[in-house]
Amino acid sequence: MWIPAGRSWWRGRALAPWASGPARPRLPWSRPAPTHAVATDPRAPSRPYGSAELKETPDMSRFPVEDIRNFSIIAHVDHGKSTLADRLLELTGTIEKTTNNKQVLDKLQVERERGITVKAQTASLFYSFGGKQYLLNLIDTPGHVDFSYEVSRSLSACQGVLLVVDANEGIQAQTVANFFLAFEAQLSVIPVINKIDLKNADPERVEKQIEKVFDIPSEECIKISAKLGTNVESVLHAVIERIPPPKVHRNNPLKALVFDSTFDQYRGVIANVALFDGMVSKGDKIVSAHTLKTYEVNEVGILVPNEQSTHKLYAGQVGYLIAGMKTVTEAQIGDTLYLHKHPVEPLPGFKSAKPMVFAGMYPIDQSEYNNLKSAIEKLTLNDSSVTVHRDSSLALGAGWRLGFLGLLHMEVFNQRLEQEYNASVILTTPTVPYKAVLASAKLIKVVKYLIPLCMSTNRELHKGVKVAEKLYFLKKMCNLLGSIMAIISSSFLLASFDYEDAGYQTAELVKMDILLNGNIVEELTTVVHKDKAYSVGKTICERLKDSLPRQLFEIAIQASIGSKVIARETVKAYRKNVLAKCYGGDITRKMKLLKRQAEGKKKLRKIGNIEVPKDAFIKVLKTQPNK
Ligand SMILES: Nc1nc2c(ncn2[C@@H]2O[C@H](COP(=O)(O)OP(=O)(O)OP(=O)(O)O)[C@@H](O)[C@H]2O)c(=O)[nH]1
Repeated sequence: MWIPAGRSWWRGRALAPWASGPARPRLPWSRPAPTHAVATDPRAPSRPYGSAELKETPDMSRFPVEDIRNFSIIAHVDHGKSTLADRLLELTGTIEKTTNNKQVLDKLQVERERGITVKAQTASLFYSFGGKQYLLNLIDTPGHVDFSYEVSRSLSACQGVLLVVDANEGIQAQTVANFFLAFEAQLSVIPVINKIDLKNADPERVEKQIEKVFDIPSEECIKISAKLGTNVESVLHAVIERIPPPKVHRNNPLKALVFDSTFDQYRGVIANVALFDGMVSKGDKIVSAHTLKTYEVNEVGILVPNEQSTHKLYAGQVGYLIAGMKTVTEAQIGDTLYLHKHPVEPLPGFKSAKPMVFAGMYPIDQSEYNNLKSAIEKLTLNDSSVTVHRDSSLALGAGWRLGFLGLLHMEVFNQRLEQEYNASVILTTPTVPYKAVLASAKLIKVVKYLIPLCMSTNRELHKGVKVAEKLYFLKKMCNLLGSIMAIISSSFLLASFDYEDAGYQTAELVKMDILLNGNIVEELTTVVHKDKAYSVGKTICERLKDSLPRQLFEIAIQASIGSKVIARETVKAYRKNVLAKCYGGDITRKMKLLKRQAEGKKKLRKIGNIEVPKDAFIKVLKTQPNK
């Protein structure tokens, strides 16, 4: 793991657009001289007011601003965020303490199956400390770089973070990237060294690393085992002592930030809100700054971690709000909600995500187009880092071109569509966009191809790492299209990677045609890197051979660049006698089989005199080897 030479390497970074208020004179993460009233007697009894006591609607007015702490748990992937969240929920009595509590905030099926967090989740905890009861709003965030947009949005609702670092692995790429996000948002950072129970744990080494890399005094690190629960209570104490309460004004009119949204079939949009000013309750008339539509609030509440309705929510608190928003274009993430009678200046919202890879998405059956459209809209409400543009393909019909933050993100989105919306889709091979320079407007002859060139914007990174990173990128990018995907799987490089559009660069790409008995199959024409053309062409020919039904004549499948054939497969002739099984049999059965064959033919596309079933295209396009 690389460690920067100097301590001041991070200084001078620009603030994120949503970071508001004047810069603090002190380092944002160093332990503040508490300006807020904090209990000083650590032996004071801790009397959790847990969900068991939430049989009655909780009175949120019991929590003045100074008794509220809003914080996120951030870390590199698998360093133990969700396990720490489990212990915090147990310690505060929010959930019963059982041995079954394993990553309880990972609610999605995809999270359970893959064992990773992909969605940030909020939970409100009640915790008594020094004879006072606090409201702690915790947001557990994903660790994988593909979901870092979740982290940046979550931080907008917080004043501090727990930066969890594995006592064995030490600082990793996402530790650095997430630290930056917290730093840019001017949040207090509490370093937590986790997994001290591991045999190879070396918390002292990690402590020094944290001091060196982040300039946080080692005595501020809290060493815990989230798995065993060791020393976890001191994390809660630190949250209260080191994270300031939110700077908000309850006497001002309502100003609520929508930092997450889900779509419920029956209740419409459920917006997760952080109240920056004022208060909101059932029956209030509110306006969306995004659509300027007015709504009546049907329900407000907190997440413990499931929804628990409350009479009101007050500035400084984090919860949910339902206001009869029935379509996904309402209550967009980043929207500001305000009272109908008291318009306010909207909050800055969020930077839009920068997609890294693009793939085509099509319904398996075109009659499912509208259902799939609705499913994509609902899911992108919950995952606003996906970009969606309408697209169409000769072979696959009407669909969309989707942009994702990485390959894992693409897979998870696809899996969520299937699991949460019962959608079956064709997802084409992911790629990056490219341009072709034509010989002239009239002459469609490609002079050269250009691929997008990215420039790392992490100027603070250590020179050695940066140079290596750039070289790796440039080498890869110049060598083959789509190489960014290879880098995406390299967690370290990508995690420290941000990019700006740096224009396009010439690449050695060629147009490759696929032919059936000499006729070009337009649907399968593709652009590949020169060095990869043979292997891609060969694989496409082989897959086409496997999926083309035999016909009455031989079929030559060829891959060619211009007039040069680079790969070939042959489908042998075959006469399919559908009536063979009905030899001497019943005439109605024969008619049925002939009818079924005729129906099947409707799904065929004729190329020359060859009938190609749609399935063949799907198999080839879906599984096309990486260009
Ligand atoms: N030995 C040990 N294992 C731990 C500890 N905390 C977490 N783990 C294990 O580390 C693995 C990852 O834990 P998670 O809590 O899912 O990590 P995470 O940071 O939330 O993971 P992502 O959200 O996917 O980034 C799991 O197998 C946990 O059981 C700990 O204190 N000690």
